Parts: sequence; C-alpha cells; structure tokens
Amino acid sequence: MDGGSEKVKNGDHVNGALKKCLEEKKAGGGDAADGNRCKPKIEALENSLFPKKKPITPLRLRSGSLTDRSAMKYDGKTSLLLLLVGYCLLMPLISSFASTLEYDYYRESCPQALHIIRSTLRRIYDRNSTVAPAILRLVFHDCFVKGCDASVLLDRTVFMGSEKDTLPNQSLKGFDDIDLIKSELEDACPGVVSCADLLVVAARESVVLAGGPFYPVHTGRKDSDHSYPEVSYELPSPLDDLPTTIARFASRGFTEKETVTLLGAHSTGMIHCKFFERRLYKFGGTDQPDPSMDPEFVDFLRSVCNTNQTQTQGHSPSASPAASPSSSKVAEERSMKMDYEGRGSGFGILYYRGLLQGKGIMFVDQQLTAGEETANWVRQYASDASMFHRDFAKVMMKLSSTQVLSGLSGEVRTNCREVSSSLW
Ligand code: HEM
Repeated sequence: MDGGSEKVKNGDHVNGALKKCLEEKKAGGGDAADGNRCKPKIEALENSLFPKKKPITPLRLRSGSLTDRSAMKYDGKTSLLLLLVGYCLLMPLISSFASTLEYDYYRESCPQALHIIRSTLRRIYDRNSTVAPAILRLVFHDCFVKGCDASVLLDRTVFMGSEKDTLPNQSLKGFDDIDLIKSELEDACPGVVSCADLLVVAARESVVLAGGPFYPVHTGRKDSDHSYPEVSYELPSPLDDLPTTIARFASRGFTEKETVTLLGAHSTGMIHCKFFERRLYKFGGTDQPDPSMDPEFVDFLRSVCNTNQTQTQGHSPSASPAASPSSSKVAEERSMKMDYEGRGSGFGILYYRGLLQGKGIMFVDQQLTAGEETANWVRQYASDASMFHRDFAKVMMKLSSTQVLSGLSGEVRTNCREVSSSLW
C-alpha cells in the first residue's frame, strides 16, 4: 500500500470514530459534533486531512547579521524607511491573523448555535429532502462570488441589485429554509451568529445527509453588507468546456484535481432539462446529439424531458418525481434527478462512473473526461470511494474558507436577506 492510501485509511478510521462519537452523543440526547466530547476526534480528523507540518527550527542569528548592533550603521532616514517597510509588511499579516476563523467560535456567545443549525435543517429535511442539495449549491454560489460572506442571500433593494436576480443564480433554492434556521438562531442568541457561518455549517450537514463525508468547519465568518450581481457572471456555466471550467476554478485558487473533486457535488440534487436539452438534439450547431453521450442515455433523457412521452424508469441517474406532470408549463420545469442512487459510498463514485459511461447530464460534467489529468481523477474516484470522500472533505473545507470576512470586517445580519447597517 502506498503512503497516500495509508492516509486515506487513517482518515476513514478517524471519520468512523467521530461518527460513532456523534451517534453515541446523539443517542444520549446531546449535541456532540462541536461539543467538547467529540473535539479530540474532530481534531484528529482535521490532522488526518491536513497533516501538520513539522515546526521550523528558528535560524540562529549569526554575528554580522542585520541584528548585530555593531553592524547597524544606519542613519535616521534609513531607520525611518525600514520602520515604514516593516509596518507595511506586518500590518496585512497582523490583520490576517486577527481575521482567522476559529474552532467553535460561538462556544461562549451561543454554544447551542451549531446544534440549532443541525437540528432545524434535519427537521426540514425530514419533510423535504431537496433542501440538502439546494443548500450545498447555495454555498458554492456564495463562496465563488467574493467569498463566503452570505452575499448571495441578500434581496434587491432600491439602492442595490441582488445576486439572486442574475442568470447563473436564477434557479437557486433554499432561501426560505435559511430564513427558518436563522429565525431559530435569532430566538436563541439575537445578533450573534452570522448568515455566512449558518450557510457553511448547513452545507456541511447537507453533504452528510446526502451520503457524503463529515468535515470540520471553523467559524467566525462575518456577513457582507453588499451583494455583487456583476461578479455572479463569473460563475461557471453548464455549457462551459473543460479549459474554461479549469480557468474559472483556477481564478478562485482551485487546482484541476480540486475542480474534478468539487463537481462530485453533482452526485445529488436535480437538474432542469433546460440546462442540457441542447445536447440531446442540436449539439454544437448540428442536428445531432452530443457525440460524447451514451446513445441510450440520450434516448432516456429525451423521454424525461419530452412531455409527450411517458417517463422511463430503471436508469441511473433516475427520472425525478418532478418530471411526471405533463402540462407545457411543466416542460420547462422538468428535471433529472442527479441522485446517483447511492447513500454512503455511492455519493461521488456513481457520478464518476456515470461520466466514464458517457452519462454525464450536463456538458460541463461530461467534459471532465476530456482532459488527461481530469479524466485520470475521474477514473480514480470512480473506483475509490474513500479517496473521493477524503478529497471532497478537504476541498469543501477549502471552499468554505474562501475569502472570508472576519474580525472587524463585515457584520452579523439579523435577517439574512437584508444588511443590518442602515445605509443600504
Ligand atoms: C462547473 C461548475 C458548475 C456548474 C456549471 C454547475 C451548474 C449547475 C446547474 C446548471 C445545476 C442545475 C440547477 C437547476 O436545474 O435548477 C446545478 C445543480 C447543482 N449543483 Fe452545480 N454547478 C457547478 C459546480 C457545483 C459545485 C462546485 C457544487 C458544490 C460544491 C455544486 C452543487 C450543485 C448541487 C448540489 C446541485 C443540485 C441543486 C438542487 O437540486 O437544488 N455545483 N449545478
């Protein structure tokens, strides 16, 4: 076994121990995921995902170095210059320390915060399981646009446009569910828990509910006082080819591998026919379907999206319940269920296997098999569920920490749809 798979195994082991701890604590009626009891296991999981580097031994200063007083023959001007340079270099460093996220940031201000998020989300999920993929997608659309600052949740006002109204965000869902969770938080701890933290924690829970891995989420994010509709157009499109997708993710600091991993989120949820219909009939200006698609799968998707035909069953991914009624209005609303029929190890692995068989629903998904490096990762994830779960956990932690506001930057909104500072 190579070193990489050894680490995967360790990660699995720690994740298993953590899950056990959480279950035991839950059976005991408490909330453990972020409580003290499971903290050592959460830290062990973090260590297995991100092994700590050895501390660097400080270099001994040799005589004759810059700190050697005898060598300091600077005049007043040089000292002032050095002071200025030092100030300029250190200030960003100091403020970046001040703005670091923390483990269990709300432990004193609102110790029940994470329990409230988790239990409310689970209550909603029990009634309507579409909440989980909806919130997972929301966090991506939030974090990709100016960082994880809940800007995507803001409604339009007379002074400010809203990200929600832009084309890439028009089919986002889950806003009411976020409102419900926020109102529970506000009842318990008014004005304390940010919408940005709410969203990343709820997304983590959503991944777990969808059969994906648990990953630790540090907290302390603040909310933006601004929405960025113009930046929303930088979100990837379902019609993008591979180089464009790679470039878009690279612009946010993600590697090719991480891009492949992140798209594994398409293991769960729904996708409307309008996002892939052109692939089925008139691909690339021809009268033919996309040649990279499996022909039987093309027929299947045509039957799902065509309101005149009856629904076909028995394929994976399966036709969605939303695809049953047959009025013309519903034609637009027809959708494919991306749930690749798996819980536990099914999350991810079936999505990548589907890609290898030409059964990617959106062009952007199928394109992952078009590049040498990306196709290599697709193949690896299709055969190694634990490697995918470990990488997905890591990349979701990275996504959740993208360009956050913290410390003195940003605010805590009391209503996720409106900024709290009165100017807007
Ligand atoms: C190239 C990048 C991506 C593109 C072009 C893309 C595009 C889309 C589109 C068009 C849909 C269908 C929406 C609908 O029918 O209403 C969708 C669904 C979804 N996307 Fe993505 N996506 C991308 C990456 C991601 C990432 C990185 C995540 C999360 C980490 C994600 C999570 C989801 C989820 C969970 C759904 C299902 C939503 C639901 O059922 O409500 N997507 N995506």
